Amino acid sequence: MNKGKQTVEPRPLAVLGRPEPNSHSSEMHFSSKGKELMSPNVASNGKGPQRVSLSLHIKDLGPEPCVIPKKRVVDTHALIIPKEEPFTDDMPQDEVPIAVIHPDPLSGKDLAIREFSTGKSNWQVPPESLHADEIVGGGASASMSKRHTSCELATVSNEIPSRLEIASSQLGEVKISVSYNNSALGGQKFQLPSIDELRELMAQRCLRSYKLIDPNFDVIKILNDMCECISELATNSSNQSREGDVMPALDVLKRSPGRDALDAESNRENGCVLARLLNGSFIVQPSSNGCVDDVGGKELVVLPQHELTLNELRWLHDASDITKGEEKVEISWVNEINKDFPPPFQYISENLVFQNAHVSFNLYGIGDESCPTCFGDCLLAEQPCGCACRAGRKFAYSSAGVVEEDFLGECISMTRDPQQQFLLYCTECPLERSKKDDFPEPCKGHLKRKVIKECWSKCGCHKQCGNRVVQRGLNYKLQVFLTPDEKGWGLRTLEKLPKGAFVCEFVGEILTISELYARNREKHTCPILLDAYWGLKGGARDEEALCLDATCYGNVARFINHRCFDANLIEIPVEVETPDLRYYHLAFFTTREVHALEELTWDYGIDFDDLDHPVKAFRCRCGSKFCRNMKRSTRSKSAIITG
Ligand SMILES: C[S@@+](CC[C@H](N)C(=O)[O-])C[C@H]1O[C@@H](n2cnc3c(N)ncnc32)[C@H](O)[C@@H]1O
Repeated sequence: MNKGKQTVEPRPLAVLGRPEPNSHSSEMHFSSKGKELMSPNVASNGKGPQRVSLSLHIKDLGPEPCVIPKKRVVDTHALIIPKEEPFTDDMPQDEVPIAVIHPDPLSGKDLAIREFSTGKSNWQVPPESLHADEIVGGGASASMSKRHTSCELATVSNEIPSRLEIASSQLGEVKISVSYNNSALGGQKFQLPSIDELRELMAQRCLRSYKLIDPNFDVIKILNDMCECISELATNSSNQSREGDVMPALDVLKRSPGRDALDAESNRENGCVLARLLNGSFIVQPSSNGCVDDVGGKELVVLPQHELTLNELRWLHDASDITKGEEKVEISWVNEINKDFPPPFQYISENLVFQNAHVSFNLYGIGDESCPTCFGDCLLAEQPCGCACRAGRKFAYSSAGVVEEDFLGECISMTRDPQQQFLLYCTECPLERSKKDDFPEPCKGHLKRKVIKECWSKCGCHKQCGNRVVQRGLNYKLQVFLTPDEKGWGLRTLEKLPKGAFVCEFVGEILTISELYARNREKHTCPILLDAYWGLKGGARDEEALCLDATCYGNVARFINHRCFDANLIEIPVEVETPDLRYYHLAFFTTREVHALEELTWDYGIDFDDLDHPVKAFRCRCGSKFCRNMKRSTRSKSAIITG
């Protein structure tokens, strides 16, 4: 027992402080299968250096299987069942402290472990490196594995105002106790608060610090979670759970009612609610006004109780914004159908060179003579600026920020109308060369395209110039969702989009075609060719024949599904920083007005019947009456190679 500490008779916590007549503070109970809650403890109210201790004592009922209680915490207000024996810091002989945490009075953030309670010589000293956050993560078990090593006595400094002790016994008891050092607290009269007061203050702190806005948020749930984590870590099940691809450090993030409630509500704060449907599926639902109050009678709780993979944890974490802040707008994801998570990939908002692609952004490339004509908003000038001149002496964008009707019409008909389609042929096609290096087959042709040339850093105009649309990034509220018609995940808009609106560009890794083929041999890819110039220049050297692969690194466009012929998006090459079309941006614009919640689609230009084509066709479920699935198409335009 720590010196200088006096104990007082234990009382139910509820009678401490100032209980209110109708307050629900008389008892609190941790619902915990296989665990029985034991006594609260109140220690010391003496003079001089003294400590007051509140303890939560959880007793494991003997050798019951190590079942982690998964049921939700009942909203009862009983914290602890008083035990007959007073609980003091005098631990039984076989009890071992896991750790003692002293809140850092300065930072209030990281709780460094400075000292371990060693009131009895049988208390083991955990490793010094153990960090507070490890107590509920992998570190706790690390310390526990050393529980039968050395013993050490330590005195508790009078400077430390409070400390948290977590200890376990070989019998499976886990004891959490909070002690206060009255002298370090300034010697003020120490009067224990009521449970309701404590809950309220803690809730306020959590709401402030962690930005939780769940009206049902309850500190007791968090404590209960912590107890569950400790028992989980202290049993074999915790070891198993750290195997596989569950991230050990995030073990505590495994599904639990408290955690789920937190997730749900932090998502709510971001305009999303994580809710479980009655059929066991879940939904991350954004609201049109950024705040969801009604989730349609769906239960606001948990995901499946299985161990979450790293990918699943990430998706849960980024449920309200899969871009992780990379874009100007947040993009949520939703699954209203089953429990699946989207596939793993790293979100990037700009193309990145994988390895060999020759892509150099240089100021030299864009001629000086054209730039002086760009200033302010080029669209307002009487004469088209030099950039517009490079692309047909007309601006592609209207002052409303959408693609001009004529320009868009031409792009659409060049893509869709066989009469308007114009194929350019390479003398030596990089595609064919990658297929058969020795005797490549003749080029099958690449669709001629209209190109948009945007103003850029070398131009004198404003970033908000009307001829800079794609480079300013996403504007509309989009959402990734699991499609109901077996196309996998798709992308939809949450708001009405005007015709000709820029939706997003296709972002991924910039690969050479031979890198793509090498990659294709190992895994399925999700690429699109940047072949707009290949036929124009007779061919392209390998390091110049490029494509974008969004399989591992990509943006929202990787979720856009294919629709034959009448898709609501069209892809248009956009030149920003490179003037020679070897590398360009591929941007998606709406072909018509698109309603809120409509799925966004584009025509991959896939030839479902060309067995020789690198495109791995899928069974098309686009639903278009023009679906050309399994019908021979002679077109060969930039194609997505599918997984
Ligand atoms: C670029 S990804 C689109 C996102 C994909 N649905 C997902 O779940 O990640 C292309 C893949 O989506 C599926 N897909 C796209 N359009 C489809 C369609 N019209 N019918 C069936 N599957 C489609 C195919 O499996 C294709 O290989």
